[in-house]
Amino acid sequence: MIILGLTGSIGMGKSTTAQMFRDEGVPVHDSDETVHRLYAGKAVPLIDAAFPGTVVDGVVDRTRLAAAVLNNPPELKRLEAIIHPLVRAESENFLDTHRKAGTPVVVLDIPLLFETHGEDRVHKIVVVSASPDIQRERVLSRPNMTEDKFASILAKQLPDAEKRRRADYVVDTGAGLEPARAAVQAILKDLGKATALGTSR
Ligand SMILES: CC(C)(COP(=O)(O)OP(=O)(O)OC[C@H]1O[C@@H](n2cnc3c(N)ncnc32)[C@H](O)[C@@H]1O)[C@@H](O)C(=O)NCCC(=O)NCCS
Ligand SMILES: Nc1ncnc2c1ncn2[C@@H]1O[C@H](COP(=O)(O)OP(=O)(O)OP(=O)(O)O)[C@@H](O)[C@H]1O
Repeated sequence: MIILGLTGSIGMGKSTTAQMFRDEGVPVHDSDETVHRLYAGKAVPLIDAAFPGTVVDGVVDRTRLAAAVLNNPPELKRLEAIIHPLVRAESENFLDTHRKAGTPVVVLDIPLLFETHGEDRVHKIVVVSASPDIQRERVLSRPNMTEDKFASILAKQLPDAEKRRRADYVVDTGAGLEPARAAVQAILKDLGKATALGTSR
């Protein structure tokens, strides 16, 4: 089974590109979505104990949690130490299920793939990218997003240029949906060739 790591900085188009892999029949495990699910389930008592006041009506309030951690590196580290192992365990389950099912290619959508040294968990890395202007416009148009929050998240991420340098494939999401879809299809075609040559681990 070929494990593709899909990553990219905030607002670069990971979720949109992940959906394009799904459209091609490739199962995707989404780390952000897993975090959000954990915040309504398994992680609630842990977050409630570690960050009092961030759980509202039995669910983690992400705006409150962001306010507690985003400008406070030790607090963010503490949060990551709780959340990342839970996300990791869920993604390992996903991989086991697909190995057993004989699925040929899967995608792990991991925003912090490089930052958490996840390179060794995947065979090939796809980086989604767009110009800084497009990224900024996309991110600032989201509800609950501010200049400060954007700057704070960006500062915690490996720069886009470095991500591109380390990528096996880059999907440019700045030119529209169809070119990005064509790039996804080209990657899968290329991987098909790699498998035929026996180069997958
Ligand atoms: C800080 C939180 C509460 C903000 O929630 P919010 O709903 O506003 O944003 P969301 O979760 O959709 O994340 C949006 C984007 O922010 C970036 N981001 C999120 N967490 C981090 C982080 N720890 N370091 C750097 N960038 C991050 C990613 O690009 C992500 O795609 C939330 O992101 C969180 O709990 N982060 C800690 C867990 C984590 O590290 N998640 C990242 C992937 S496992
Ligand atoms: N190929 C594309 N062409 C045009 N617009 C795109 C493309 N890819 C993504 N977008 C747009 O960019 C915005 C951000 O995309 P998306 O939510 O997929 O980013 P993301 O990388 O998952 O973000 P985050 O890291 O913050 O979770 C969305 O409004 C989406 O419609």
